[in-house]
Amino acid sequence: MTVITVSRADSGVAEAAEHARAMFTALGIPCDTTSTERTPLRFVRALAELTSGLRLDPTRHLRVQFPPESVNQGVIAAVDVPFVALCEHHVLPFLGRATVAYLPSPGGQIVGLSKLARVIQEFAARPQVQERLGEQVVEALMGHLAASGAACLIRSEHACLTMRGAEAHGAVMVTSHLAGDFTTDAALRTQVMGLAPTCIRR
Ligand SMILES: Nc1nc2c(ncn2[C@@H]2O[C@H](COP(=O)(O)OP(=O)(O)OP(=O)(O)O)[C@@H](O)[C@H]2O)c(=O)[nH]1
Ligand SMILES: [Zn+2]
Repeated sequence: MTVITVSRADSGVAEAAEHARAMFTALGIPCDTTSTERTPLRFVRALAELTSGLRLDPTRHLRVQFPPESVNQGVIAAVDVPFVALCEHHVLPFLGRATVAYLPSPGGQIVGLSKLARVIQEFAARPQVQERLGEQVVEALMGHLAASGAACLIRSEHACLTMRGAEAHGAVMVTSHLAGDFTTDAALRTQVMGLAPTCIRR
């Protein structure tokens, strides 16, 4: 019998690891060798890490706001932000890059650039679908910054599409979510779409 030593704080993880051990065993995946005896524990710890956003409110990063240098501040964007998410259908990873952009309202506030990256990375740290991820980021920017416009353009590779099933190696999913002035003003829309992750623009 394998004895796993964990702290009390880890007791939920230890219980999950025993279920994971049963699952691996039922599938004939070895977890009883020197190399693999801790694999069920590693597996559930990895899952807990990749879903840590379930226990966080990503919009808290948008609380500290300050006025822009110019009253006519244009589009602000973080381009090529890397993120890792878990597909909620297969619990397999999808990894990609995103553009997170907003247009401050006249007289409105802005946030530090890193917060745009933190918001998408934390929404991604949950079981997700790409469409919802983009929508949640845009809603957060519109709601918490009272922005005139917000956009989230995502390009990612879904392991469930590329490694198994359709085995569409190298295929990527591209989504765009726009709100506010980015949907009503053609010039702004063109501008923000031109800020798509560089891997989309090539
Ligand atoms: N729209 C969307 N679909 C996704 C995303 N991630 C995974 N999927 C798709 O979710 C679908 C789940 O389909 P099901 O038919 O229930 O699952 P499945 O039998 O494993 O499907 P296959 O992948 O075709 O083998 C698949 O087509 C996946 O490619 C996502 O972020 N957005
Ligand atoms: Zn999937």
